[in-house]
Amino acid sequence: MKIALLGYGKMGKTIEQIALQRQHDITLKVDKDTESYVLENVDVAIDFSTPDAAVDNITNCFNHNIPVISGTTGWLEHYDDVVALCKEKNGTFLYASNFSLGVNIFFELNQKLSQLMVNLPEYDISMEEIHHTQKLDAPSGTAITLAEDILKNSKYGTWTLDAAKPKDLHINSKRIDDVPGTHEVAYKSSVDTIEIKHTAHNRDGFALGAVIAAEWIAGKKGVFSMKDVLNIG
Ligand SMILES: NC(=O)C1=CN([C@@H]2O[C@H](COP(=O)(O)OP(=O)(O)OC[C@H]3O[C@@H](n4cnc5c(N)ncnc54)[C@H](O)[C@@H]3O)[C@@H](O)[C@H]2O)C=CC1
Ligand SMILES: O=C(O)C1=N[C@H](C(=O)O)C[C@H](O)C1
Repeated sequence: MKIALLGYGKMGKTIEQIALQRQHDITLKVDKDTESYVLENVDVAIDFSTPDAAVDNITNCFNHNIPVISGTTGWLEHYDDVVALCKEKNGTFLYASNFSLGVNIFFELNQKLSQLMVNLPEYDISMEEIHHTQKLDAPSGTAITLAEDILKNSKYGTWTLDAAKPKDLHINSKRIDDVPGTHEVAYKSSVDTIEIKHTAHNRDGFALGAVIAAEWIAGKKGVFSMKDVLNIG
């Protein structure tokens, strides 16, 4: 496949390595200093850029009829508009807050655990996410996905970064050195604690998942998620 990388930072470079190992070609690399570019000789685009750049990059793909895999986080207030535009343009779009197989299994565990805990309000729920200090958004996109699934089955109104709001689900966002991404959900009562945790050791799992999604999406039209790619949930 001919792949365009929209964003050539830490993830763009890791995706390039994995894509080349899987016999794909990188035919276009776009980063912040790219003055203009033409989406030609491209089968699929993979966007891992910045919250400010993602929507323009995705829209450009729709306008050129190029399927787009979106991994950038921090722009989700525009998600519904992007989905509507994809449908209007008969485009192809897949967003995931986290492409790693391990985290997608963790998402399923989190949903199952929250369903099991639905009638146990004596447990207070809290979340923690830890990422490297260069990360632009907080909380992480993965933490938002986890929180939204918990909120469907819990006593909390919404999620918050503010620990002083006990009626909301608190996400503790920590930024430490080079941490690739750690997420933890805890249910605490006066008698015990149940915790589930995912720790990424590097970025390879995110990148492999994004390339697998790009391979899967070839020839398809519509809006998809990693549940479709992995056939889980
Ligand atoms: N969904 C997932 O599995 C994962 C998502 N991410 C997300 O991916 C995004 C990128 O992460 P990293 O590569 O670690 O960040 P990074 O900061 O290393 O790379 C982002 C790159 O985008 C470039 N950029 C800025 N404006 C651009 C534009 N208009 N068009 C194209 N590129 C532009 C920057 O110059 C930079 O090189 C973040 O939003 C992060 O949260 C990161 C890892 C996994
Ligand atoms: O910025 C990162 O690095 C990561 N971002 C994603 C997120 O916001 O959840 C996924 C992963 O945790 C790494």
